[in-house]
Amino acid sequence: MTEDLAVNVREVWKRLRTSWVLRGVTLTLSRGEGLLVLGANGSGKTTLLRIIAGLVRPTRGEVSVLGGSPRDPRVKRLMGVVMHHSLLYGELTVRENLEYYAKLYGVRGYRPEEDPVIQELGLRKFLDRRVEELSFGWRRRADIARALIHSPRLLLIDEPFTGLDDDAQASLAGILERLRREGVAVIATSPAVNAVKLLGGFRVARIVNGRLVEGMAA
Ligand SMILES: Nc1ncnc2c1ncn2[C@@H]1O[C@H](COP(=O)(O)OP(=O)(O)OP(=O)(O)O)[C@@H](O)[C@H]1O
Repeated sequence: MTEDLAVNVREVWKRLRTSWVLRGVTLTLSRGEGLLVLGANGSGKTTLLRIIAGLVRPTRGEVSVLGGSPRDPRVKRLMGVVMHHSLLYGELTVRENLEYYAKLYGVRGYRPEEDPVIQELGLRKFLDRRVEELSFGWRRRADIARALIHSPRLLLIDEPFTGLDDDAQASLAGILERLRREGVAVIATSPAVNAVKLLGGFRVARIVNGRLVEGMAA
């Protein structure tokens, strides 16, 4: 497999119970590239992200991330993953959560006040609030900051814009574009086509009948 590819998915098929959710998905992504995966509810976007994140095994086919297996802990260390479920601890404050994850990832001297993502998402005013007290959109923002704490080289983010207000959508889109320009590979999903406008610098693909079709015409 090619080492300089951030993501290399080859002929991946996935059966869940009795149905085939993915049918021969092939996809490559280089460092510094962004891909927006569109698809109707239930089309398989989350399943594809889980497979790339190494959280689910493909039934058939191969996946390589940054030259290795996505299930290898050394590769996992290089990924940032934001799925539907929050990985934050509700009874801890945002600051306590971020400091905990920074320590877990071996990030030294992490200070939330100096984290540009905290600034850009407007999270500073919520740093000392318990996560369980935050609204969905603010908890989601905190989860995104959590996923970026260790400067991942690949970011996988499931439905980043769902449930966020217009300002948060715009600042998140700015962060994703900035990360991409800095060399991070980013895969985001969306059930709504308006995400294309937010992520102008991203390639666009769509899952249709289990197949990944590149381009807006899909
Ligand atoms: N663990 C599972 N067992 C059986 N079927 C599953 C499982 N997880 C997902 N599915 C089915 O696989 C299909 C794809 O689900 P997936 O969550 O990947 O879609 P999605 O495109 O992310 O949907 P949404 O936009 O609603 O989040 C759906 O039909 C779903 O019901």
